[in-house]
Amino acid sequence: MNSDPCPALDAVRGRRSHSKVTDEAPTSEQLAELIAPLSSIADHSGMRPWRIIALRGDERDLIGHALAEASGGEPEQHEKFVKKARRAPLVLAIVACVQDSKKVPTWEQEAVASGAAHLLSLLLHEAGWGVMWRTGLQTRSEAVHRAHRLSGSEYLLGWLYVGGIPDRDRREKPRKPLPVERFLSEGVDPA
Ligand SMILES: Cc1cc2nc3c(=O)[nH]c(=O)nc-3n(C[C@H](O)[C@H](O)[C@H](O)COP(=O)(O)O)c2cc1C
Repeated sequence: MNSDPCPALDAVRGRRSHSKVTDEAPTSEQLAELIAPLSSIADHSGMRPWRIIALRGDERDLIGHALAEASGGEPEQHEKFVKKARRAPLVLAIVACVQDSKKVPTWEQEAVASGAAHLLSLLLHEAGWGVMWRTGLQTRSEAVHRAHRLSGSEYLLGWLYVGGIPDRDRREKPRKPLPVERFLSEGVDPA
């Protein structure tokens, strides 16, 4: 292992979610620039089993209405969920597009789609945007599925809420160190 500076390591160490963001958002061109390098993620058989739906402005309301419908459909629910879906100026729906394959089961394809979402949120953070991955119990409901016009073999992994980082949140937030021994073992424990 070389000891040169490692920008990827710094990026991962510095990543954090931002639950509150400003109204600024990456343009479609800026977003496309960050999505293009996702061609490098590990992907069994190169299936690219994912896609991203960018929702801005009033388009975000489809999320709120669908979540409200899935939760019972009371009128006040709609207002509450629409407000929640408007917490960021850009909302990226992450879709796993599962293809028929004898070699690559569904869980592997969802793992690839999840990798795309994690890497994209890291790249967005590195580009100076605030990101928060959100889901909810109704994420895979029929109403939410329909609202996003997903096919029968597509599944939502949630939404990346993206916007500007408020000045007060720009400071670094130190994390508790990871007790690596809990997450890494050399070999398997004897039975
Ligand atoms: C698949 C997935 C779904 C998530 N859903 C939610 C959510 O609905 N609400 C929430 O507060 N955090 C959710 N989180 C966690 C946040 O995105 C975030 O990771 C957490 O607040 C910790 O902040 P950090 O990323 O800076 O460590 C989710 C994370 C993942 C990976």
